[in-house]
Amino acid sequence: MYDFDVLVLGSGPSGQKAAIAAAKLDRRVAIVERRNMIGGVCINTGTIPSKTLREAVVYLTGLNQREMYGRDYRVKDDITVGDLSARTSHVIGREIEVIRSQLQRNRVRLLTGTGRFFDEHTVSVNDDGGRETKVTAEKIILAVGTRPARPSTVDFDDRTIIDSDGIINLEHVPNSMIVVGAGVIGIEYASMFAALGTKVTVVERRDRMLEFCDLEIIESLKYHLRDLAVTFRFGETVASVERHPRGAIALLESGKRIGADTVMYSAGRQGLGSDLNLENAGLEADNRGRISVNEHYQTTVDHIYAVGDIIGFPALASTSMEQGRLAAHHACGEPARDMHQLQPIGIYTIPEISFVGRTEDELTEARIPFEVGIARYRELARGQIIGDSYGMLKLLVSPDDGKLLGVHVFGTGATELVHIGQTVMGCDGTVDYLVDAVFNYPTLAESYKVAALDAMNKMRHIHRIAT
Ligand SMILES: Cc1cc2nc3c(=O)[nH]c(=O)nc-3n(C[C@H](O)[C@H](O)[C@H](O)COP(=O)(O)OP(=O)(O)OC[C@H]3O[C@@H](n4cnc5c(N)ncnc54)[C@H](O)[C@@H]3O)c2cc1C
Ligand SMILES: NC(=O)c1ccc[n+]([C@@H]2O[C@H](COP(=O)([O-])OP(=O)(O)OC[C@H]3O[C@@H](n4cnc5c(N)ncnc54)[C@H](O)[C@@H]3O)[C@@H](O)[C@H]2O)c1
Repeated sequence: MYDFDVLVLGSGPSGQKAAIAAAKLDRRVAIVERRNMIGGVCINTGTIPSKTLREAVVYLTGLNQREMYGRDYRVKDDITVGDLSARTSHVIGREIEVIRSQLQRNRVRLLTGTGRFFDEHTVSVNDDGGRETKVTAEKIILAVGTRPARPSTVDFDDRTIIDSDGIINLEHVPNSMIVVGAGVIGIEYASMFAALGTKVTVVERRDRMLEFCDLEIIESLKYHLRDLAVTFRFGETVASVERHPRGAIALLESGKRIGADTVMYSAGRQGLGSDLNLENAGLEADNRGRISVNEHYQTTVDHIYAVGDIIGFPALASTSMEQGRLAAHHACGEPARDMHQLQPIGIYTIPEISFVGRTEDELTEARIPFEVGIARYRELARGQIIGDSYGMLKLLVSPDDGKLLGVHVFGTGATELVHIGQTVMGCDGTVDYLVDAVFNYPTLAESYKVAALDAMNKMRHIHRIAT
């Protein structure tokens, strides 16, 4: 008899949902988590702090109100780290309470410490005080996530040279900052600091950023960031970063040296699989600390599952939660459907970006014809009311059957609005539904109807010419 039916390592989004799903199926469940990390990277250092910080930045800088009240409008003149962190700590604290209470009321035992394999059914849990407890389980779900990658050529000190974990501990808003890596983390923070008035330089190895997004939208984002004094250096690789008494210097492979008060290194993350003594369970991680799984999230050892960032792409809180639930159902022999293919992406830059489905480039490459329907916020009454003149929604529509192939949104509310398109696509709806639907007025959701009519008009025009 094992101590638990299901043992989960890690209490981030994937671990939480795995544990609760198994508990709902009446299994005896425990989660192992390190002290002060309940909720994982998501709650403590990643998604939630960064999104709360963004909200505070947008509010305090008055950025979204400047169209109405002028370029100098600010809610507060001297925005301090204290102003920003107060809100972040409050939200983190409340979220941790919510998670604790959910685990408790579902009778999930919380074992505090670091878990590592002793054998394939036994995990030893080491608490901070050096005590070790062995726990056995029939099924084990690994949900241990990632940490920021820290190359030895970068002289991190968590003050001048930081990674995304360190950003919430900054002592003051820097005058200048170098962001290494224009991935989602780099660009989200670059836009927040630029909005705060920091002079930001982004260095990215590739020739463009966020290449999985719509090109036109990324061009608009770059325009906005440049307007906030962001400098981009694409096609440049940071070879090393040196710390100096008055700041830091990034040395690029091209020989250039760039100086700034602070360097934020956001060039990828490392999985924590390598820290689990996997060999004791007959498992191994790849060189980025990740673990491979099959379509049911099983590792090569059938009763051991892995979910969330530790299994790699897409490495989002949104998808991780669903992977956790599905893995738990499989482990408990409960029938489950596969995860839906349509997964939205939300990028919380300022302004924000969101999309679902395919991009114009992907469709063109796959030789799938499409028509584009566009709605611009400045032509919507709600856009005028809120002072968003740059936002847009773009529908990619199949001229063959009117199905939506992709929805791309830029501007206020993008990450929420995208779900209307996702629902229409998920239910196999066509552009006709959006043309005929009545939306509340004045709303940003109305952009769906405007874009649908635009696509429809273009398709009709081609049809007229052709007949
Ligand atoms: C700055 C930033 C912003 C982000 N923004 C977004 C966003 O807006 N939207 C989005 O969807 N995603 C976002 N993400 C990604 C999201 O945070 C992750 O995809 C998500 O947290 C992954 O969840 P997880 O369950 O795999 O593990 P994590 O959240 O990484 O948690 C893993 C947990 O496992 C614990 N652990 C590790 N090893 C052990 C061990 N040996 N024993 C016990 N416990 C262990 C860790 O302490 C940690 O608490 C962001 C990430 C970052 C860094
Ligand atoms: N809104 C969201 O959904 C959200 C927000 C933040 C993070 N995340 C997730 O967190 C994960 C990690 O994000 P990330 O941005 O750290 O990683 P990433 O791997 O996506 O981006 C890292 C970038 O750094 C560049 N790079 C690497 N080494 C470099 C060097 N030496 N010099 C210059 N450029 C270099 C890479 O080319 C890449 O573009 C991702 O999976 C992301 O999806 C999601």
